[in-house]
Amino acid sequence: MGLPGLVLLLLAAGLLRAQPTAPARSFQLDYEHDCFLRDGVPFRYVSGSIHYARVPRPAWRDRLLKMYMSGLNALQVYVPWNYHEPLPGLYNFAGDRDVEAFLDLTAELGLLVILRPGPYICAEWEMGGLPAWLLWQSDIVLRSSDPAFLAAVDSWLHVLLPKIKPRLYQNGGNIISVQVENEYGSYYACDYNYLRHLLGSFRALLGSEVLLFTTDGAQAEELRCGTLQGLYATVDFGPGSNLTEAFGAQRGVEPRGPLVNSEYYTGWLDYWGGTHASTSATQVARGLADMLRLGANVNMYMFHGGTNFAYWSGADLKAQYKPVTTSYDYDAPLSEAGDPTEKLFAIRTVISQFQPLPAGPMPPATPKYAYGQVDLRKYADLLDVLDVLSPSGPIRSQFPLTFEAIKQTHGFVLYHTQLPHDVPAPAPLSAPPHGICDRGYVMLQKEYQGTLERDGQSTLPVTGRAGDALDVLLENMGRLSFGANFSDFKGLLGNLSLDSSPLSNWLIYPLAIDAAVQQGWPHAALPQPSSRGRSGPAFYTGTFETPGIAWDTFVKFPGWSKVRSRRADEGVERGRAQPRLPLAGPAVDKRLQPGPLLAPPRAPADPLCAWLSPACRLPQQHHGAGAGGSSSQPLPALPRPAPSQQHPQPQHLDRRINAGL
Ligand SMILES: CCCCNC(=S)N1C[C@H](O)[C@@H](O)[C@@H](O)[C@H]1CO
Repeated sequence: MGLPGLVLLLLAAGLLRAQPTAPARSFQLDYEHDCFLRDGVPFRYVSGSIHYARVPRPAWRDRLLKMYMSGLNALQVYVPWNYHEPLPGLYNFAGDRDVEAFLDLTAELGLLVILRPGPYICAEWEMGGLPAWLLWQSDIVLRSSDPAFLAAVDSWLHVLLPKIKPRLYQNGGNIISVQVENEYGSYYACDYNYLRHLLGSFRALLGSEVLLFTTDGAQAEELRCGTLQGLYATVDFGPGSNLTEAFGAQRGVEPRGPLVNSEYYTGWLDYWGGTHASTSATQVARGLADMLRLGANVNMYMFHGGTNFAYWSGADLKAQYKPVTTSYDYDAPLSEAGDPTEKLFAIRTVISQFQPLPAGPMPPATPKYAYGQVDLRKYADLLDVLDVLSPSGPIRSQFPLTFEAIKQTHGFVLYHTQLPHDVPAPAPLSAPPHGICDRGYVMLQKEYQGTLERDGQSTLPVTGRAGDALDVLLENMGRLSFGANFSDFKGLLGNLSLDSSPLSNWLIYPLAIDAAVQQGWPHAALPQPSSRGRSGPAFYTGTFETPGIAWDTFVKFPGWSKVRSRRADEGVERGRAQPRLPLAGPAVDKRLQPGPLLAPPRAPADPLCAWLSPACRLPQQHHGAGAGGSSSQPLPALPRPAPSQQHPQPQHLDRRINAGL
């Protein structure tokens, strides 16, 4: 009997087990050994989060190389839907938004990818990645099986996922797993039809092989609504958590399979008006070591936070609305400026105890350049340049309209009316609860009176004469990315009242500041600024010379802030006709949150606007949709979120959805 015959005989006798040969390229769950299998071999990932949407494309390679040299074998990345579909059916995958180029760079550098395409991503990103134009249908039920929402989601997934499929590990790429939704168990809806729909769409567009998973807080009640048969449940928790309890929660849903912490918090996010969050490097490193010792798979959130450029920062809702800052430094191992920190080296040391580090040095911090102080001259008050900023003119309406009603997604809208009668003695100008979304700078006769704030100051004393101009500049500080069980409409959501009488007959100016700046405004000639006192929002310009080389830097505004508003005569800088703006010194000043890294100014130096308009920070901007033309007819009354979205009880929603479907 020859060898083949002998082998067959042994196989038949069960004395020889043929090892199940995994496909050449596969990334799978091994429920027997509680691990992942990469090409049939046990595999554990040590990963870090980076968001390409928060890092200028010229810096991607530098950041990814630093992550690789830190010992990571994978990275985790979100795809923000609104970053790529700014208007319905209009897609942008160019430049900083070229997600395929980013993914190809990760493959070139030898990093595996854990992809999180949402459609909701949270991430302290504007509306958690959902496009604001979804709210143009004011009764839409976000993150649910509402047909209107699912239609928009499917349309987006049919554009995005075909770009992903060829990059899946089993198709020769480096994407090893794909997350469906994001911490859905933290959302009020608990709509399994929605999760089932997403699972079906992901399977239809990505195939049957890819490993699909979910992530939820390490609590049974969060995992209950966040997971589904066919999706591997993972958890997220930070350094202070009890490992046994946290992974015990995962085991409650996944009795077998790899332990996975999909978001091990290396730091935390910052809010306007708060202090910079920080987490001890020692504590982070110790917690990482404990998890790796358990054989767990870990993704560190964030490994590099970067910056919320333009209008992309989101907000949280706890006791009150808390907008997130421009900086997404996160006290992460790689600073906002991309510099390795002590925390990175502490993490790298831990990783080296579990798997070999790549040979070679850690790339150094990128060179910074101090352009010095920049004298700013006032160019114009906002109220004096409405013809530039609102070229289509105002919309006339009996009562205020939201940003969404006039189809402006981001930025600022000016609301103008006149005092209906003399107000000889101070009378309260008041907004209803949740009526200001999110900050309203109030001017009377073009004089700044004070700031109304969402969940903050909602009334101001006003004195004037019939016909006096009343202007309220509304700033959208970012739509809720977490904690919303309603749609976060922006603008004046209710009628302002003067001495308890509603004000009416408004002119509403959509402001296209970014478009104006993109087209070279303000122009070289400096018009004579108004001689008024405290005139409120204004544009300042200054210039600085660059050495002809594109160096990283950031704009520092010493003493400026957006803390909760004070009385009109407090805190407004007086007598500083020319605020001076020192720019970044050679080393990033850790005490100050380095602001956004300015895209290197092109020589000759661009005019530097200092009015905190994100438009001034980066040449390439995403423009809020300009509004339509003006209308002489009174427009429909203020749209309100659908009843089911105003703090609904889940049964409300269930009934509504079941009825709807
Ligand atoms: C204060 C509540 C913040 C809720 N978000 C939480 S827990 N997080 C989980 C979420 O999945 C991630 O996108 C990030 O938003 C992260 C915080 O950085």
